[in-house]
Amino acid sequence: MTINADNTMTFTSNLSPFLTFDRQQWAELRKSVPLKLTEQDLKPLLGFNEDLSLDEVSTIYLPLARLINYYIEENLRRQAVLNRFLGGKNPKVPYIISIAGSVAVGKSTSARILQSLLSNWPDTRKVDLITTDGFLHPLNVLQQKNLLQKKGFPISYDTPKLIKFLADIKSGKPNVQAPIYSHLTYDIIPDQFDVVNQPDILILEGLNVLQAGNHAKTFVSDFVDFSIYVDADENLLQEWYIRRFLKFRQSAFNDPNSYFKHYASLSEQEAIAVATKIWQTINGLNLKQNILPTRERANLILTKGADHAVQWVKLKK
Ligand SMILES: Nc1ncnc2c1ncn2[C@@H]1O[C@H](COP(=O)(O)OP(=O)(O)O)[C@@H](O)[C@H]1O
Ligand SMILES: CC(C)(COP(=O)(O)O)[C@@H](O)C(=O)NCCC(=O)O
Repeated sequence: MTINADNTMTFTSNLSPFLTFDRQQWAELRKSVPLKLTEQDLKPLLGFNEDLSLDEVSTIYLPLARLINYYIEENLRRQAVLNRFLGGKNPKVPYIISIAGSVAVGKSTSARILQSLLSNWPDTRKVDLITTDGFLHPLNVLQQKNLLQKKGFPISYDTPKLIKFLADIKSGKPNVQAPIYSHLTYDIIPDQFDVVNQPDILILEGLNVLQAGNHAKTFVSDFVDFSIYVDADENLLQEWYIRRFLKFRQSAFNDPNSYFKHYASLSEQEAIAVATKIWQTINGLNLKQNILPTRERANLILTKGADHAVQWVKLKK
């Protein structure tokens, strides 16, 4: 695809199901329609991640929010048609966006940026965010089934529970409960839930939201309106995983309730060795065996380079 001087686009045909944009071309798609948001509006967004840059938000995530807003408008029109057809009996149904990708690629960060942008622009909207880790089997079940080393693999999730959760939301049910996972205790928190009460948009973030294996009849993607895969080279992912592990060593692992409290006393070199081992035996393996093979199912792929800057955006035609 080429963006011409007069802002029109010329598309060249090839067999890929994706349109590919480099960073600059993608950024142009923000400029072509001026947005109301100013730098001042964007600054509070950076509060939840000190490493995130304003440039990244405006270059990558503003055009993306603009695109998703168009898709949502279209979806609302379709819902209105269905309502007319059904005699006005269809309840309000949230628009569901999924975000997939490896451990440590930046799914949570991307999800929170989109939540913030879509909540405030073009109008105030209710945007809920749920992570799929709440649908992991509890620690004792993983231990019983000998799945501790497979945490994050599709087999470690209660997928029927996740499907039921999404089916309830797409049926317009109010107050749908999502279980909560604690990274501190490494387990599901008993009797505690997030409640999804008919938001305008639900963002569902997790490693396996694009899975379509194991002969099931219904997949997470059957309930998702727009899916995003956040991608990066495995060497970068391993580096980001280790860096985050070292940060946790200084903070969360020091908590006496932490499942990993024994890691707090490791030297930096020992901690790097432990994180590298977890990467190689669990998260990197899961990436190669299960997550990466789902990438091309997404509607949009964000490919990051060093420093988390998105280099390429691929949008399904
Ligand atoms: N856009 C970004 N800019 C800078 N740092 C980022 C960005 N996205 C993620 N990170 C950093 O990368 C690490 C992993 O991000 P996170 O969102 O927790 O990943 P995930 O949810 O995929 O495991 C964190 O330390 C986070 O601060
Ligand atoms: C909790 C996770 C499985 C991610 O779950 P998700 O929200 O993506 O479903 C993952 O972050 C994790 O903890 N993996 C286990 C290996 C490790 O400790 O890094």
